[in-house]
Amino acid sequence: MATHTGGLTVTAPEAGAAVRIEGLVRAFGGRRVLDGLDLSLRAGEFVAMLGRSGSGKSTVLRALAGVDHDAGGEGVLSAPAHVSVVFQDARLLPWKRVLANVALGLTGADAEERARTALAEVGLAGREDAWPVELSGGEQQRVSLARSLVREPELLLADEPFGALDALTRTRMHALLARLYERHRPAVLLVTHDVDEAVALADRIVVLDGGRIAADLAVEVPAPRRPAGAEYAALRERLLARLGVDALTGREDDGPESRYAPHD
Ligand SMILES: Nc1ncnc2c1ncn2[C@@H]1O[C@H](COP(=O)(O)OP(=O)(O)OP(=O)(O)O)[C@@H](O)[C@H]1O
Repeated sequence: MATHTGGLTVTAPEAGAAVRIEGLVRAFGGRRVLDGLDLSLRAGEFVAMLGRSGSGKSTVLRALAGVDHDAGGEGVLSAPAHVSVVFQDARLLPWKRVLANVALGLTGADAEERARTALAEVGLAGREDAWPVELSGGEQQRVSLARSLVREPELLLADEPFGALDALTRTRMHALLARLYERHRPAVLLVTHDVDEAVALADRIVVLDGGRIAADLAVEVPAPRRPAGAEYAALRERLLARLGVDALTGREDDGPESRYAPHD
């Protein structure tokens, strides 16, 4: 990571840790979207981040990906050297075949073999020579996951990776991500709007509001975490309440914008 504004200390994480953020500040046009944010992830921990639209979730991911050099503050920002990012759209290069997309930038004599293995892991063996345009949205997202995981990241940042998929495909992708996570064990920070997706996949769920982590809850719902049972319902209700959404009506309260303290 290169220069950051202010007195932010950018370091590598300590042993056993994947992410350490303390006092992170990010302002746009004088408005502090992140206002002294603290967040830590242990190595191999799966954390989902919920928060309303505009609360700054993608801004946190950009700071961790090392692409936002204007993130600042007086605290600490630690992320591992090997970080992969998956977005809502697969962002494949349309002029390269599927295998070449996964192998892109890999070095070593076994690069192509590793890319093939990764494609097989996401259920796309046999589609190596297809063009991205020939794949469905879900398949493209599988390629995107393969491209991320073949790099064996210590941290996987996922920004609503399944948000554009239909419900059935999304459920299948949850199972796939859970399997890949078990096998590769990166730390994962998954941004989602979907409370059920967060509960299904994560060990811990944090809620971003007012520029900080407003709630930090361990998921202690027994597997398989289907939307049934008292523990599931209780956790879901707590999360929706933190998001300012009425669990029964789906109605939102006045919104976090009204709770932002203006900063100059
Ligand atoms: N480059 C930028 N310039 C100006 N404002 C920005 C920029 N990037 C983000 N913002 C603002 O910061 C706020 C947080 O944006 P961010 O994309 O992090 O929110 P989010 O929680 O990921 O939202 P969503 O859930 O809708 O994707 C928004 O109000 C957004 O308009």
